[in-house]
Amino acid sequence: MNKQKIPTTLVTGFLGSGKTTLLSSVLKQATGRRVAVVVSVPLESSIDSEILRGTDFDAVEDVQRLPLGNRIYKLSNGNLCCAVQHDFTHMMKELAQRSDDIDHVMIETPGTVLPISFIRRLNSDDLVDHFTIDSVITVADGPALSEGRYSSTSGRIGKVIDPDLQFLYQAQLDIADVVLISKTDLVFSVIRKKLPEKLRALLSHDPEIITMQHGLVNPDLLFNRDCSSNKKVGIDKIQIDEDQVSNGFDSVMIEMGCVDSDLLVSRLQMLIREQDVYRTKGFAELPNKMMRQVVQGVGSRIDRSYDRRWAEGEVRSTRLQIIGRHLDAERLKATLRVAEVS
Ligand SMILES: Nc1nc2c(ncn2[C@@H]2O[C@H](COP(=O)(O)OP(=O)(O)OP(=O)(O)O)[C@@H](O)[C@H]2O)c(=O)[nH]1
Repeated sequence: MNKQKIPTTLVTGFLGSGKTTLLSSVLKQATGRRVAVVVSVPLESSIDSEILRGTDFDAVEDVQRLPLGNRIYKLSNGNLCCAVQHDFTHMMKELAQRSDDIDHVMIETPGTVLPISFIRRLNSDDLVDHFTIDSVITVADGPALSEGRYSSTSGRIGKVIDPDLQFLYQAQLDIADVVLISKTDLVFSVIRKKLPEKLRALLSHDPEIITMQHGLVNPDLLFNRDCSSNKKVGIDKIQIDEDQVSNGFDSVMIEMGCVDSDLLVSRLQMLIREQDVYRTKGFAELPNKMMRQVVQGVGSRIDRSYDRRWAEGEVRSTRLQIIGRHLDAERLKATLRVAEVS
């Protein structure tokens, strides 16, 4: 029976650490395994799964854009991409029915939670005969780590500004079988070499540590780790009410029409200085542009790129999700609306 279980990797890590970028990179590659990537998206927003699909489905030729069943998309290289909201168990059961087409499952868990509830559900009677936990991979933001912080806007370790955040960050590390240090291209090479050592200083256990850029990592290092027995130790160590941590975050969805991109970014920067904004992500509709702009903010760093043309008949709009603590939603909306063009 055990042989038929699909090995499953949980990918965790703080907001904006680089989880989706890692999974995008896995989806693009022909790794010799057919990987199903499951993205857990919040009820109010499909932005994460749209970013994943927008980039990767265009990068792979002859993609089958049609969803197969419940929000499952298939790429021509055999990999699958699935978006799941509240119906995680249902989605996993659907994947179990396709077990002949899947060698490995990777689940991206939200940056504001610990993956413990996902582990529990994978170990529940509904799923335990179909999936086995191969490993928990934690993605840690390299530039933040290099500066002794746990995310781009959060407090310094040792000089704790927000204990809940530090607790979440530390627990995400404590549960890791493997830690991937991301964005090392943004760190000077002499500091880059010291990142694993800096990370080890925060850990009381001994996970494998790997550095990566743009989500690129040797896939053989990600699969077939079979850490399920170690994992139980990690979970027991963590005494945390994960809902309480997760509920401490605000998520504000903002919908607007066409915007001036530079003005939008300068308004976002203003808000990031004023409020505890950790993460901004979404799409912008720009005047006279056939392409959709992706807006990605981690702390005060905001990146913009184009992912695809607006589809014929698609309703164009600007949609942003802003995640942080103690957010003033009305102020966010009013400030960003200034960037709208008529
Ligand atoms: N320069 C650089 N940017 C990166 C790298 N990895 C990720 N990014 C950028 O960092 C931002 C956040 O990356 P994501 O992969 O979306 O992070 P995430 O952990 O999935 O974010 P959440 O799901 O919101 O928690 C995006 O703008 C990425 O393009 C990297 O290696 N180098």
